[in-house]
Amino acid sequence: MLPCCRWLRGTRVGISGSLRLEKTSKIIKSTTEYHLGLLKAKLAKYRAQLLEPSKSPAAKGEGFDVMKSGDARVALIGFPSVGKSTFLSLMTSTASEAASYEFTTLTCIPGVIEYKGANIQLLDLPGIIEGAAQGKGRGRQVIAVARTADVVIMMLDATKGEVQRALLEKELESVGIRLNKSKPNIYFKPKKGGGISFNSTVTLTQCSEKLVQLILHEYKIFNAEVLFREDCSPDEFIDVIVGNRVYMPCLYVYNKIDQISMEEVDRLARRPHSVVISCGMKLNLDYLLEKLWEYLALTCIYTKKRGQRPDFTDAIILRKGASVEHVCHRIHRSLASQFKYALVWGTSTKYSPQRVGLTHMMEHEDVIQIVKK
Ligand SMILES: Nc1nc2c(ncn2[C@@H]2O[C@H](COP(=O)(O)OP(=O)(O)OP(=O)(O)O)[C@@H](O)[C@H]2O)c(=O)[nH]1
Ligand SMILES: [K+]
Ligand SMILES: [Mg+2]
Repeated sequence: MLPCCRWLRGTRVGISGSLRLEKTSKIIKSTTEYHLGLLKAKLAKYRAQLLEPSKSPAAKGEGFDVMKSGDARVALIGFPSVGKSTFLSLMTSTASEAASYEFTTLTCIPGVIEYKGANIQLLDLPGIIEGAAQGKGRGRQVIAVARTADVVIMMLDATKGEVQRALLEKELESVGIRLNKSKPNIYFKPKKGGGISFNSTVTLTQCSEKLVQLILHEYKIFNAEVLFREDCSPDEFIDVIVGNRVYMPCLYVYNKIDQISMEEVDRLARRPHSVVISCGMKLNLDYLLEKLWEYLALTCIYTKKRGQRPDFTDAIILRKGASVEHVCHRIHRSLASQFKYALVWGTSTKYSPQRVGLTHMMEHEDVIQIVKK
């Protein structure tokens, strides 16, 4: 038996009375934590199955395979009748039927928001309810679309209280979508042999070497290198092992503020990551767009011809982490193969201009001049 398992067994005996009293409370606490850690590892395993495509014909649905287009994708997630379709019809030239009854929308309806030279694909989706992740309603397909988005707008009915928000967060969490969180800073590498090497660069208050080992064993991992670079929880560690998590920015949008008191508007607007609007009265939609742009965090690149000033009227819009090669592809399909070098002005370079190659990473508002062979 592994020493840690023996240790666990020992503590269980301890609780039933054979260990000295003063140690008991401490042991109960750590036993609980270990069991909880293990339990969470098991749960995460079962939940992973939810992400696998279902074989039942009911789960197929229609209209959910919408082509990705434009510079970014935003998914509208919310309970029925919160105003998602009203919002899509307001912000884009696409009309999506809106009505006072629930489940008006039954498929995925794409529209395009044109903003600061970017085409942002906005997806109207059927309303989801508690149990969506397990396939209630069209929940499973809706959530599958949400995973492909760059930003989620969680639309909430301002008159309905906070419970909807917590329920939706839980649904998304349960299928591995992490809202407004960054990837845990843990280095994790499975190995062929050598056991588990565990290190941390910070003091850990939520995980210990033993717990990490137990969790890894639960996943049948017996050889790995683990380095905690921040004080992560067991759940965050499990996320790293499981690996298929998506870390997604989310804006909580409270609609229908025409129906609530000024005090309530004030309170909701001050919540983190939240924006209050009224689609009915077209209130605060400009501010929502500004926020959405911020959350999308797109990179705008300006091009410049030799001996000319940069063209600031027509930006090339790319996702974060784009390289010179991405810029080339955007200008012309064959440009990368004719590429000799590029001159870049901006925050991505040490000097301005700096001569760079195809792999150079671009930053927001850089200017680029491409020199062909
Ligand atoms: N008072 C008020 N009503 C609104 C507002 N926005 C939308 N509505 C109304 O809310 C109802 C539902 O709107 P929809 O756009 O159909 O809502 P949905 O979220 O798309 O609903 P499902 O497709 O059924 O999930 C409609 O009767 C809208 O007119 C708003 O800002 N204020
Ligand atoms: K509706
Ligand atoms: Mg709708």
